[in-house]
Amino acid sequence: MIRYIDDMQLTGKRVFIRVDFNVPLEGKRITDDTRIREALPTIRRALDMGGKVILASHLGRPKGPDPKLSLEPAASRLTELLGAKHEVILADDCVGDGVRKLVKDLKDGQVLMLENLRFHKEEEANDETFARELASFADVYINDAFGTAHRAHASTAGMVPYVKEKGAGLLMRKELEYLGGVMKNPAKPFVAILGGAKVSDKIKVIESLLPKVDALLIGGAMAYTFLKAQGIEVGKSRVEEDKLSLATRMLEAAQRLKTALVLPIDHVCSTEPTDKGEVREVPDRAIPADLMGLDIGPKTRAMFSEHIRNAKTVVWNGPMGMFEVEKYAAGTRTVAESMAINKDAITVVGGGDSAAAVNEMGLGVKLSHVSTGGGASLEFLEGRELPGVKALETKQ
Ligand SMILES: Nc1ncnc2c1ncn2[C@@H]1O[C@H](COP(=O)(O)OP(=O)(O)O)[C@@H](O)[C@H]1O
Ligand SMILES: O=C(OP(=O)(O)O)[C@H](O)COP(=O)(O)O
Ligand SMILES: [Mg+2]
Repeated sequence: MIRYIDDMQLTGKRVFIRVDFNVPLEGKRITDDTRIREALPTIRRALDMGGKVILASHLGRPKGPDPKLSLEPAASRLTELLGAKHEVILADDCVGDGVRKLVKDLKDGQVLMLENLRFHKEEEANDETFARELASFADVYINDAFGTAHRAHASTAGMVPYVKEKGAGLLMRKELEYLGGVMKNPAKPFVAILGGAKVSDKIKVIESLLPKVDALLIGGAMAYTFLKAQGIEVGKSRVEEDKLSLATRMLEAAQRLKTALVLPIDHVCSTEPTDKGEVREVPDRAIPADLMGLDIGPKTRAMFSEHIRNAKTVVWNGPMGMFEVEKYAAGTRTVAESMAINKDAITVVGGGDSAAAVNEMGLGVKLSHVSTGGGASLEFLEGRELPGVKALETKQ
């Protein structure tokens, strides 16, 4: 059983809320604040119930303290969203004596935001001493970081047993209820679309998705590992060399199951992954040696669109290209638009970056559900138990 924040007594208690404020940034500018806005109901609820709120999140994948990945922009945005009634204080670390003092001095109605958890390698290592220190700041632990629930880290799993009371936030509940419902009996044809950059993380979910879906469309950086595994030249495109044999196994499994595993047949390329490079359309599956694939090409867009328009359930994670640069956004836009116009289908998109893309295109409101989790929603949809959710289970 999982308790939820609205059933808990929080008055005067220190409420530690693990949020996922891993928002897309351009320098210090947040390009999409969906994850912050989606956590607001839980934060407001904790404040309204008289709790002293401590927020903790990671941002990016730093290898130690890195000012470019400070949570300062997120703290500023939260200050604006919460309004004048509440003060948001940003600590300069997430553990240590300074933080302990800030926690001790925290007043009702104030929010203390800890600095990026991943500035300490102990967070991802799920180090016990680090986990116990985080736990020592809290009377109540709430997890509202659905987007990070697939990670067994100190702040999502390790610290939980050391806090007196534990529960889930309102965003976590919304995500689990919605995504749980989608998978109960998905209407067919069921089409899944995978892309993005976190190839090694996400490639492993394909095995369990294949038997469930009618077609799996692969774009984004994920596609080139699959093309290369088929012996097709991919030039300078991003490839996860150590996943080539896994990709081959997936291609064989798809054949065995008679599930369509659809890969790009043309590409939009350049010599470099920035907005500076010249755009070169490549009309074939193979990519010349000096180029890298940065978006799916027009023939692939038409093919993917056709699959999506005929589907009754569509689940999508991962942009089709480097959509942050407009000249590589067409593939991602086509997928988003094809989902938006299919009114007969349940359409779900997940992921920090995918959600940013659909919201920037103004299409998020036209989909059935925009999830804050990419990797997390994929692992949940495949039926895997999420460590961040498991940690919240109580006996009765
Ligand atoms: N072909 C590509 N080459 C390089 N980067 C890509 C490519 N396709 C997609 N990306 C990048 O993938 C990133 C998002 O990946 P990911 O984090 O896995 O997705 P999500 O956050 O939606 O789960 C984006 O920043 C995008 O620029
Ligand atoms: O952005 C996230 O996932 P996503 O890119 O799959 O949406 C989460 O914050 C998890 O981050 P991580 O993949 O660095 O552990
Ligand atoms: Mg992402």
